[in-house]
Amino acid sequence: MQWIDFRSDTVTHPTPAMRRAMAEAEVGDDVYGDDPTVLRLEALAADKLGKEAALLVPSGTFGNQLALFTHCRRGDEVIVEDNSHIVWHEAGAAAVIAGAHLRTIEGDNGLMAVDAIERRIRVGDDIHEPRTGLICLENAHGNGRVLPLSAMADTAALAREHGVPVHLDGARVFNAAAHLGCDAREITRHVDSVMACLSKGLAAPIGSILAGSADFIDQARRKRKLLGGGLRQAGVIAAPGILALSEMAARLDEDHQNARYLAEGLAKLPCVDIDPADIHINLVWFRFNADIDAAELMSALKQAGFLANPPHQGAMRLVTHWQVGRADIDRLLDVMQRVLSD
Ligand SMILES: Cc1ncc(COP(=O)(O)O)c(CN[C@H](C(=O)O)[C@H](C)O)c1O
Repeated sequence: MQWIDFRSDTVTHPTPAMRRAMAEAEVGDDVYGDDPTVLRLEALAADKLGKEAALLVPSGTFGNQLALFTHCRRGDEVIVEDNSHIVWHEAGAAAVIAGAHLRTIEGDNGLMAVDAIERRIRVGDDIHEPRTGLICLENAHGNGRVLPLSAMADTAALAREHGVPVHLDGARVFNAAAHLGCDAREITRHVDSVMACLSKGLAAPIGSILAGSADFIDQARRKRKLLGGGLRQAGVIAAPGILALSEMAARLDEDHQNARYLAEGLAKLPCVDIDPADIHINLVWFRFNADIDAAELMSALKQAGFLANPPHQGAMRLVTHWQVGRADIDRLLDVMQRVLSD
């Protein structure tokens, strides 16, 4: 069965050009620092993200947790938004790897108020208190919205005032840049380190990038090895990563337009609450405003050849990517119309 997969942009398959690049990749041993394709990817990524250096890591979670592990001392506090991926979907890794405590703030659509951050930054050296080791932002946010550059600038200024580094979970930073109509460096200039995924909308089969200062990446490379993340002939996964950055980032707007098209269709369906204007990137969140038969809906979608994650507490997410087109969206909407009208 050739599924049309709306579950996530993590499901993207490598493009034919990526598969060819994988097969032809020049390789070396990346632990010895001599895989030429990894070196090319890391240099390209550092440039695209406006940082001195970059490091290829196996996943976005690995990149985020390596950032915490590198920035923080054990027992440090990390200020992070309550609905972020680091809080919800990284298996409690902060406590295990970095030994850091997550100090969460309920954001407004993912945005932490600067005064709320300031109230939580530990000042002085009271023996009762932990140290604030890091502030984490997520842009684009998993709720599908993009944080304004002004908010990032305000958070950066506060962090600088207190000497606290800022990490960006930029799994979809290129989606955020496409939505804002700016270069990704306009976003990353406000943070000390950034994790960017190659394996989501950019369609590489595996891998993310952690970027920051040369000194920070040197430390992160050692800690990556400590975690068993030293890669060998990783040129075979760096090659598609190069195409992800050099070619696929430029087409993300197409996914966003498809997402807006999907949202406009959803808005016409019975018992669906969504405002298409809220759709910033390729993540389409919506709510059901009546009891629906979720099992019937998921079964009908599957029978029609669609994969989607089921509704949770009345909310559902559908995600567009390079393997989802307008005709697929029209067919999905037809199935949903039929089921929701019964
Ligand atoms: C903002 C953000 N930061 C980090 C990650 C982790 O990336 P991976 O560890 O899956 O490569 C994700 C993945 N998000 C996945 C998805 O959206 O389907 C799931 C929830 O893990 C993410 O959305």
